[in-house]
Amino acid sequence: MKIAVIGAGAWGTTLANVCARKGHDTILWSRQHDMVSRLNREHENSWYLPGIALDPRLTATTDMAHASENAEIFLWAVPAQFTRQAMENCVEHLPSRPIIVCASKGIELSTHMTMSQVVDDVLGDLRPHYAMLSGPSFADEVSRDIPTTVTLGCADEKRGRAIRDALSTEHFRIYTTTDYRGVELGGAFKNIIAIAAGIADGLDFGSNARAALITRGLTEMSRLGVALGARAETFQGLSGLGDLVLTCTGDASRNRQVGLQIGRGRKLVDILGEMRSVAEGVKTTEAVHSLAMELGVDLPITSELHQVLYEDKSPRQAVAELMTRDLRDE
Ligand SMILES: NC(=O)C1=CN([C@@H]2O[C@H](COP(=O)(O)OP(=O)(O)OC[C@H]3O[C@@H](n4cnc5c(N)ncnc54)[C@H](O)[C@@H]3O)[C@@H](O)[C@H]2O)C=CC1
Ligand SMILES: O=C(CO)COP(=O)(O)O
Repeated sequence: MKIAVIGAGAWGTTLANVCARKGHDTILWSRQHDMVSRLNREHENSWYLPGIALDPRLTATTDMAHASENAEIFLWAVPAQFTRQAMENCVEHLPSRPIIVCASKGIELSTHMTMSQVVDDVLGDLRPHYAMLSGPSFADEVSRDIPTTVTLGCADEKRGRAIRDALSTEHFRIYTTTDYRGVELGGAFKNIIAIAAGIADGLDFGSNARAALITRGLTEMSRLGVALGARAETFQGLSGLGDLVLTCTGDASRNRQVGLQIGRGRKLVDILGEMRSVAEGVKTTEAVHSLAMELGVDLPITSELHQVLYEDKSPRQAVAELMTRDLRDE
């Protein structure tokens, strides 16, 4: 099977490597010429995934027409805020009814759209088959064959299972659900809570506070998701609770790292200025905050985090306000 992977960051490179090692004819698209030539020459993505030897059968290109030619699956791993732009640039090269498997975890800030809605908006005329791949999966660990389990959400059950079978390996196990909306919202929302949990740890609040944020964060995730048409039980699975636990506790999470540094007193602008990789939760917090206001959904942790990130509220003040809200039933 020919698979085109769009986006050669840590995650796109990792997924492409999984596919190539499984024996698929895999091509990785990047907009960066220097990276593509180094990747083809050295079989390593030393900028985003240093130290990981890539399968020599994996090739990279900057030519979207070449990447798309005869591809049966398009795996998208461009950061959420750039997904629309990258899709618009390649729409002319896509076949009719392409299979688009999105692996980006975020919500578009300018429109408040989820990734499936962006796909529909840009590629609607091609009548794409959409699936979302998400779950607890640090790129570096997947690349080192650490056992990993994720969820693939696809409205078409049969097609979802076929994609699952094509992408699963003995180290990368994929479960399926038809609730793609729940899968994409869980993946986007967990990044918000990972920043919040990082802040709590940066303030040295310890285990009780972290557990509280994970649990109440899951409630917020589920509340927003159900308001947007997802099924509540999806958030109990790998793409919800699973990824929430991973990124709230694992120091490899960029979102958690942003939070840790804010908790230790650094400014967001300085932290982001030093990062070479994307921390999706920063923009997704803003998008979800607006979305929640439009929908009238109460998301207290998200709202406080929004004030910390964008209104210079002190993290300690934000925590104090969360702790002194009206008491209520769980
Ligand atoms: N790194 C990880 O462990 C995982 C990441 N993800 C998700 O995958 C998505 C991508 O993340 P990473 O690969 O980690 O990001 P990264 O920060 O490692 O790389 C970003 C990639 O996007 C490319 N890019 C940036 N702007 C672009 C544009 N306008 N057009 C085309 N390409 C552009 C960059 O050149 C780079 O190749 C994110 O939504 C992330 O949440 C999902 C699961 C695991
Ligand atoms: O989504 C991820 C793992 O599942 C990666 O998390 P970060 O983007 O916070 O690094």
